[in-house]
Amino acid sequence: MDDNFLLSNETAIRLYHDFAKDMPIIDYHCHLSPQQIYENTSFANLTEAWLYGDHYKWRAMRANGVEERYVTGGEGVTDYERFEAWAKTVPQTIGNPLYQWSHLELRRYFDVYELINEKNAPAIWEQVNQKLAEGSYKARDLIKMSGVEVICTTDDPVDSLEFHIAIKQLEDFNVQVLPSFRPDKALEINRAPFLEWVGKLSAAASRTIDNYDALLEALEARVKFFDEVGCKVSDHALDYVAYAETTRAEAAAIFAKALNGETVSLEEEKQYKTYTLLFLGRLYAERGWAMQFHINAARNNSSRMFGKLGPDTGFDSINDSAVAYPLVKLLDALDTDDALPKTIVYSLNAKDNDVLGSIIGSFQGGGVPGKIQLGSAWWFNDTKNGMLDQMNALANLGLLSRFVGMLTDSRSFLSYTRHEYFRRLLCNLLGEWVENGEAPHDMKLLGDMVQNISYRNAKAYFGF
Ligand SMILES: O=C(O)[C@@H](O)[C@H](O)[C@H](O)C(=O)CO
Repeated sequence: MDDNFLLSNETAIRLYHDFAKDMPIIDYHCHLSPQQIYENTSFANLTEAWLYGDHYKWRAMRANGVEERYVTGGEGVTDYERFEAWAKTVPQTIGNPLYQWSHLELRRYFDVYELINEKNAPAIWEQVNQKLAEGSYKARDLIKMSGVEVICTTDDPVDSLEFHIAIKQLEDFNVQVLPSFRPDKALEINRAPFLEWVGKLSAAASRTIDNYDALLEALEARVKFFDEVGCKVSDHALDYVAYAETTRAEAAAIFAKALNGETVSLEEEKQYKTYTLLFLGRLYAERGWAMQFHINAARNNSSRMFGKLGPDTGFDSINDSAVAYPLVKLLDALDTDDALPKTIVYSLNAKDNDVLGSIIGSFQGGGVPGKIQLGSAWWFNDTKNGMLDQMNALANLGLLSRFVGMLTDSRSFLSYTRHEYFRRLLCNLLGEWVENGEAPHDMKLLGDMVQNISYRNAKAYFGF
């Protein structure tokens, strides 16, 4: 992992070092806490910075046979013991990007070059904790030293956005930290917290929600509020893509059943989701927001561990639902009304790359370059193969040059090295094409393409 890590030819080396490396970062989808950013959280040790929320590492530790109490913490377990358990696991992760990301993070942030393993664990722990104790590695320091220009967090419509508003007032921090409107709980009518969440929405929107019209009015009020705070992106977890022809009256009747505590069938769920999502899509289009669909995740597979640890704790997987028909119908319904917003479709299942890469070509237009995007490799695809598969699918079926590039999708302040990892792979891909005669050896043309994908496309597309 030297300066030319992942760069296998001279063109790639030049493209990365002369064009990609120093471009600012726009991280348009992540799960960082705006509160931790505002409060400028400090990390007492490497376990707090690395293991307090990163379920990628937790999964690897479990697969390596580490007892849960050393993975997510437990009675009497010290932070050093958790770090040591991770250090013992890292040598077993060769082939998984965690191996490279972990070493990159130590090098780029803490200038620590030891291999992570049981033998070096004490020295690494001491070196990093000494730096953390200096007080210049707090949350906002790590963001600034990473060259980040924009962060879009992931936020529930009922959130007060108090910390996003407060961050704008900070004088020593000119990074944009913007909310993303993530209304999954408004759509998941069959999930247990639905009615409780409707109550929270009612309070946040200062409206009584006793029918479907009131629900939609409340959602629109929250879209307006998010927009006022600078939101430019919405986000939907579509674990399966629902589409069912539905009238407003039908959706209203289904919502009324849920309000009355009656069972809503799967077909009714699809109808409710369809109408509500299309209603929201029109609002996004009106406000020039981008709409993200994160498709085909299977979440919280272990009921036992979901009960203990809750969601986003490493017990998810790739789903394999059919996406083409329902997704085309959703996009077409909005497009027919000239109400299709800028849209980014991600699937967690790489089998969908070509399907989505071809679908997006059916709805481009409006004078917006790359209006409909094939989303970057995401979650389990956030790997060398996953990133290359996504970029090749987009290049083969659409315009890689108009791609809005990488995101961290992370809960860790040290994850910005994922942008470096991506940029290296991008430069190497273009370099290989040049070496094979598939692309011209025109460093201005290719350099512009690299900088556009790394930064400029996202800045223009989202309007940051
Ligand atoms: O946005 C999502 O649904 C996922 O990114 C989810 O939050 C997951 O836990 C994750 O962080 C994957 O990187």
